[in-house]
Amino acid sequence: MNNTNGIKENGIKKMNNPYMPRYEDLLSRVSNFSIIESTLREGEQFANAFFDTAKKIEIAKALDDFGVEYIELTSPAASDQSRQDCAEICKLGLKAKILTHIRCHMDDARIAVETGVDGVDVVIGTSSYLREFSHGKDMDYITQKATEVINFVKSKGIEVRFSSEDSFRSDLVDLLSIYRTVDKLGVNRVGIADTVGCANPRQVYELVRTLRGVVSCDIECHFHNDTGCAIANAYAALEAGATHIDTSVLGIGERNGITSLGGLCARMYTANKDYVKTKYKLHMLRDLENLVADAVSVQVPFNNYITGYCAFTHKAGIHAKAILNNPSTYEILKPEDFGMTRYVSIGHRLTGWNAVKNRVEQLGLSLTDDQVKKITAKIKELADIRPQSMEDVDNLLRDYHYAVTSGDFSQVESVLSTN
Ligand SMILES: CC(=O)SCCNC(=O)CCNC(=O)[C@H](O)C(C)(C)COP(=O)(O)OP(=O)(O)OC[C@H]1O[C@@H](n2cnc3c(N)ncnc32)[C@H](O)[C@@H]1OP(=O)(O)O
Ligand SMILES: O=C(O)CCC(=O)C(=O)O
Ligand SMILES: [Mg+2]
Repeated sequence: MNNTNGIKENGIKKMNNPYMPRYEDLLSRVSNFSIIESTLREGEQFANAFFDTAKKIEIAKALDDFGVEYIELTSPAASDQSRQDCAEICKLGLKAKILTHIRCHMDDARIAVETGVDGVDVVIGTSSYLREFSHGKDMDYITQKATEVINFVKSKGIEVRFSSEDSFRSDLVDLLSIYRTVDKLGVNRVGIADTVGCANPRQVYELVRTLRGVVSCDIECHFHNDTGCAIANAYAALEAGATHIDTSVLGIGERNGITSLGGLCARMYTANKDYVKTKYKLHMLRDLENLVADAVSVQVPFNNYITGYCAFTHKAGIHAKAILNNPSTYEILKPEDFGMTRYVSIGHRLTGWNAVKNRVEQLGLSLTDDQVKKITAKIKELADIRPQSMEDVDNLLRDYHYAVTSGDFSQVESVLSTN
């Protein structure tokens, strides 16, 4: 809804560009999507990942509790334990649908359908790279094999998705032709995969939009993050009409991974806060990320979306003043919606008197604005030498307050003097 100065509810100004679809149409497209959470498939392809059965179950339950619609598991053809784990997770009775991910091969399909999964994600490379250097098959063979595998999985009464690996380096005619064929066979979804992370949001929009005009089934998208576009590409895909996005916790996967669950939540929350808050238990994100970070022996990155240790820390004086007046001035995500807290940092030389005044009030001290300005100058002077901890600043504020209330001018001078 527009308010009087044309700013939308979330504060983002919407401009109507005659060459772009209407903002309302794009918003309605991004307001109906499902997450295919692949920490237990793509995430297992992360260099550090080894999940034993108990850890897989713990992660699957946490993802289910968080509210993802699908959980994708490693191919049961990978190893005997992978197959057993898959069957075990299927028996948990989770709300999320359980999928497994296989090559476009009858051997894998036969094993997959016996595990008890709700659906099978079938993939085969269609780019010349993969056709030449991976499986070595041409499009006729791929079409014939895909038909056989899809018909077989469908005959078991479970979901089936067909995806082309390396879609953005594949021939468009080949792609549309195979997708049209599998759509007619009755797949639940077709998938587009940016396997090498080469695509940009404009290319994604164009490909998904074209595909949307060709198939009537759902469209799933999978984006690698080699060039930093995984979240933006996921968003562009949804704007273009995709319905399902693959994620993993912290974005773990092959190489530097894929669209992260937290990053996608941040992006989608910004587009449609109420929808995302209703669908997912956002306050669980931090525990979920810590669980996975611990399992794969990494730290949550300092600049992680939402849960990075400084994601809601405000430092510069200009920011701090405005944040204290109205957090939305410099925050597009509300920390409390994610179980996080805001922090205003003041022990440094970029601080300002408004932020210091706020701390003075928090400490229950009483100083005039003029006095706060003087002690702010002192903080800056000290912080020019080294950053000040909160404890350093609090001690200084208390000493100064004590001095000014004592009425002893020399004591005040001593606190403010340069040592
Ligand atoms: C982009 C992605 O992330 S796709 C998902 C990746 N996931 C996995 O690889 C799951 C884990 N993988 C594994 O455990 C093993 O690779 C297995 C069990 C799948 C296959 O193992 P192996 O039989 O030893 O084959 P290997 O891994 O050396 O090579 C892959 C084989 O699959 C073929 N292949 C590759 N992709 C596909 C595909 N999408 N559909 C059908 N066949 C394929 C290759 O041609 C090769 O066949 P070959 O044995 O005739 O040479
Ligand atoms: O099955 C898919 O859609 C994606 C497979 C994959 O992990 C990739 O292509 O990077
Ligand atoms: Mg991948």
